[in-house]
Amino acid sequence: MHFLDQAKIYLQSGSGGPGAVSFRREKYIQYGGPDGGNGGKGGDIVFEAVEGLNTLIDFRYSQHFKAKRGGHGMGRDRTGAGAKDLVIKVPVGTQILSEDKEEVLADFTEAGKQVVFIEGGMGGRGNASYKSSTNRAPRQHQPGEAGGEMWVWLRLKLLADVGLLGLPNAGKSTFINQVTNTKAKVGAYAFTTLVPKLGVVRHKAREFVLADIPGLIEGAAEGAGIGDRFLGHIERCRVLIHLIDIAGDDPADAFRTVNGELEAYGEGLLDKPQLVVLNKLDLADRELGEAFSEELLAAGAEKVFSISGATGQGIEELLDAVLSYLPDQTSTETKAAEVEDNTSEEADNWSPI
Ligand SMILES: Nc1nc2c(ncn2[C@@H]2O[C@H](COP(=O)(O)OP(=O)(O)OP(=O)(O)O)[C@@H](O)[C@H]2O)c(=O)[nH]1
Ligand SMILES: [Mg+2]
Repeated sequence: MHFLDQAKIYLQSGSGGPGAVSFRREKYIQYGGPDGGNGGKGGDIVFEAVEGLNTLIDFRYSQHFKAKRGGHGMGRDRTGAGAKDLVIKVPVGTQILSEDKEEVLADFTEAGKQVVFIEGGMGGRGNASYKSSTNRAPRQHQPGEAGGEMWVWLRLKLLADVGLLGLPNAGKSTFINQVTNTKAKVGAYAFTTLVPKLGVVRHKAREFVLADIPGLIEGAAEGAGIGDRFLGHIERCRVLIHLIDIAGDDPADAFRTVNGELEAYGEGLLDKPQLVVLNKLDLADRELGEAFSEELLAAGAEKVFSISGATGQGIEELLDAVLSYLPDQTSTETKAAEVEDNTSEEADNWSPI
């Protein structure tokens, strides 16, 4: 599946149809009155959030959305046909932003939600509507009202229950592969993961959606590495799992770096429950693990879990803890079954716009 999490599109609602100028013409009636009908209403631009979409990629290929204009008014007092609304389907989790990205104009967190975003223009009045006691044969009529138009940005923030965090190479993708049936790319180099990936975890008859995001480095909140853009994807997670490489340079330092980025990014990321996890336990002996745990506790971690994403050691206990933070009926808007289908490799030709 190709992944794209922002797209700029042009929207235009339909203009109203023009009103008609017409007079009644029938046998034996010499001066029939005006009977030009009004124009029909132009189509609205409507957005609808749908399940089963996890990307905005379709909007890369199709960027202009114009609803049809209303029909002409007609003789014999017939109103022009109203144009059909143009319904644009977006993934759940999509926000619509103003062209300058300063303002959130609509936010779709629930499947099925529909918003009439730009109304179509009203139809123009036909000459029949101008008839009065002083003007029995009006020729006035109106053109239809113009539709509205604007450029907007669509931005997708994935809706996952749990987000995975950590420096590059901490083992996030290995972990998601171990606990879900996702096949995220794993590599012994930084930034193996370029786009977020979702997977469904099934544990003790419960289900939740886990998001793997690209590794964070110092300055990520300002755009370093692949930047702050992906931090947005964990804004809506209930719990964060923070993976730290036990064989990395300095676990406590790694912990502080990542949390520093969460703090710099803001949006409450630092306030979310965070499960701190020493990963790659298979590479270290027990004493080293314990020493690092102590350091992490001293650096502010509430509790430290130790696991090996590669062998699966310690994962049960971690998942138990995750469940304790989730509501009984995990109420994610991302439907588990839909995410599960999405196991194909990441797009190689993905590029930010
Ligand atoms: N021994 C051992 N190696 C691991 C473990 N987890 C991950 N690795 C290795 O660590 C390297 C990085 O793993 P990834 O899962 O790609 O790490 P990541 O955090 O997703 O990295 P980025 O996507 O670059 O941020 C790979 O070579 C993995 O094989 C583990 O539990 N034990
Ligand atoms: Mg990765």
